[in-house]
Amino acid sequence: MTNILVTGGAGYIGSHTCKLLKAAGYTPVTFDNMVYGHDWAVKWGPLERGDILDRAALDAVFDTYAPAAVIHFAAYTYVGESVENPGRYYRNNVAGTVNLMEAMRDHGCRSIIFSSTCATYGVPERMPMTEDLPQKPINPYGWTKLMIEQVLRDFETAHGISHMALRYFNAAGADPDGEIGEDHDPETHLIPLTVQAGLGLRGPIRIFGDDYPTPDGTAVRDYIHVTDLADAHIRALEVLMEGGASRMLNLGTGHGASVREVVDAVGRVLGQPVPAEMAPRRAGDPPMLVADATRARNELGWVPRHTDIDAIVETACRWHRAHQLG
Ligand SMILES: NC(=O)c1ccc[n+]([C@@H]2O[C@H](COP(=O)([O-])OP(=O)(O)OC[C@H]3O[C@@H](n4cnc5c(N)ncnc54)[C@H](O)[C@@H]3O)[C@@H](O)[C@H]2O)c1
Ligand SMILES: O=c1ccn([C@@H]2O[C@H](COP(=O)(O)OP(=O)(O)O[C@H]3O[C@H](CO)[C@H](O)[C@H](O)[C@H]3O)[C@@H](O)[C@H]2O)c(=O)[nH]1
Repeated sequence: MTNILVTGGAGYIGSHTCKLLKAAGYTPVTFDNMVYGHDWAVKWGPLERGDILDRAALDAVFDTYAPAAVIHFAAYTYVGESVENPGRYYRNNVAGTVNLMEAMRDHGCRSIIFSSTCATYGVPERMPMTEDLPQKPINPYGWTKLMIEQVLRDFETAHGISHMALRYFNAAGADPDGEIGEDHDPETHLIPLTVQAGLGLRGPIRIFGDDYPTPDGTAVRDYIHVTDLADAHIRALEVLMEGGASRMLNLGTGHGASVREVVDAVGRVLGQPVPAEMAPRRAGDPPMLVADATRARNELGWVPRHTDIDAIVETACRWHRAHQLG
């Protein structure tokens, strides 16, 4: 079977992608420093503990597995922390990726799928958001991802490594079979925090701001199911490995849900209202981020299947019930 190197494969989106890689006939080789990853999430291929900043560890994994391509999830992802400690983010995300790409160059690996983000756009000028909007990040986390997009272009020019930079909107939900799910520590994301509040695992969910210029005053995001994201990665991988051109693609549903709508959806799924309280805006949060993912649909033949917020939230609730109460 063809080996695919999955950096960050023990994390949330990486582990869901490993499951689909295996189902598609590949062997996902997870390379993760386990700072935020989980052993239990690595079920569909070998786990190699290592850091993308460690060139010798990368060389060893390329020598052992000769991967046909790399799917690169490994990164630090806390926006707030990136403002307070930017060095940790530029070193890990940017320098780590340069290290990884030099290892790819030296081992003849010519395809990479990269986790980019809607955070590279900053506060967008238009909605829904197409790929050609100006990219003006408003925090160091977003800057690291934008810099990496440039690194990808330069490595293609110099070394012929082709890429797909997938700009995810808000990853959400859990494996519909309940085998894996989202378990960040600390958790900052709205859906898991709301589910935990609804299950009595923490206090009321704090709604950050109700004075945004949106229909109900709370911020709007495009929640894309993690299995739909994983599916896009398999498609992007196959397009690249068949010689397709490098691309930067948005991945979202094209539908926005407000914070209040998410809290209400969790209440409906759990069968009781979630305790919630108002709180000030969180610094650096744009009012609205909704994808125009037409390009991904056309280029990858990708159609997100979980578009209803209740259906997305249901998979998350099921996972948290089983994983955190069970
Ligand atoms: N979750 C989202 O909504 C979202 C949105 C846009 C983009 N992204 C991007 O998608 C990717 C995956 O996000 P996630 O939510 O699954 O995060 P995650 O923290 O669950 O997974 C990241 C994994 O990378 C590993 N890692 C970090 N630094 C590493 C290093 N130096 N060497 C080896 N392993 C390392 C961590 O241990 C972790 O297992 C990230 O690159 C993130 O920036 C996520
Ligand atoms: O306790 C909470 C947590 C979040 N929110 C709100 O819920 C929305 C979604 O917040 P998340 O933290 O779940 O997600 P973000 O939109 O901030 O972040 C996501 O998208 C970013 C791009 O903007 C990055 O890519 C990041 O990695 C990814 O998690 C925001 O309006 C936020 O203010 C609350 O009201 N209360």
